[in-house]
Amino acid sequence: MKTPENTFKRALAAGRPQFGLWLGLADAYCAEIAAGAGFDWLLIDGEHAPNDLRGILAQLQAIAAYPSHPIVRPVAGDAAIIKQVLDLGAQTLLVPMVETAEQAAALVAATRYPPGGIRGVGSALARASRWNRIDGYLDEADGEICLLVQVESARGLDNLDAIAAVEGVDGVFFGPADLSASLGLRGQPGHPTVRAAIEDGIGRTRKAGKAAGVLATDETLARAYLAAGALFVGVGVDTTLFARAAADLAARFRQPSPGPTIAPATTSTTTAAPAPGGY
Ligand SMILES: O=C(O)C(=O)C[C@H](O)[C@@H](O)CO
Repeated sequence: MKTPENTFKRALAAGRPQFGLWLGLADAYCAEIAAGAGFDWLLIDGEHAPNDLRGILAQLQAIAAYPSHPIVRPVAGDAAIIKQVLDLGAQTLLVPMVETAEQAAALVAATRYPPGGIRGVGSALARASRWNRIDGYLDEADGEICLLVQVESARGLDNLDAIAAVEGVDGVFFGPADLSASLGLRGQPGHPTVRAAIEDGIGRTRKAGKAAGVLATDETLARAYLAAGALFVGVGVDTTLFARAAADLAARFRQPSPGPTIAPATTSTTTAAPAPGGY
């Protein structure tokens, strides 16, 4: 058995755009449904969704049978948490709230085995090595790790060039919700000022030779970021997709209240704007 190839890492290195879906339902059954939808990647969110290690493991196992590449977002860039998530078998990480090159360098070290890094060795217990069934896992693992860091604050933008230059950082993701809040535009991730900052960040990241990523649930905005050079773009979130579709369906059958007639829900064919309050 060989170390699985990180096809997502290779696609980014080849400059091939990759479209993804954010998974916040925190359920392997839902993750497998999403895995059959045709996305290049699926983001298992351990920062804002109720995902624990067992839940992340179950979703990795459910997705493994499909071409979609799983990306895991740990709650923070903590070396011990990263060790656990990598041992589960995640090969691509999206680490939130990165603001300095020093932080980024520490994250690289956390994803690498000694002597290049500090990742603890426990392959006999790790799904990542298939419990040592993979010959040479300890020598091959580092090369198949894809580290994506999130720049989502004014301070992170100030330090972006130094962050992107860190050896071992494969890509920079711009988090519109947190970045907008940091820029004094909380709840306005699609604000022109936020969009301009992200587009500038995408250009600087690509200039540094790294992949740029973003989340945009509005199709027009997602395509604008692609045109600006983004390579990994989240185009939807499972929770809001489900919440909105369920509410729209209910509205179509809900009996009108005795008050003024409610306008029938429109089944718009265009992409709905992000949910109120951003995403
Ligand atoms: O700041 C952001 O935007 C992100 O990092 C994505 C968000 O955490 C999340 O709202 C995705 O739905």
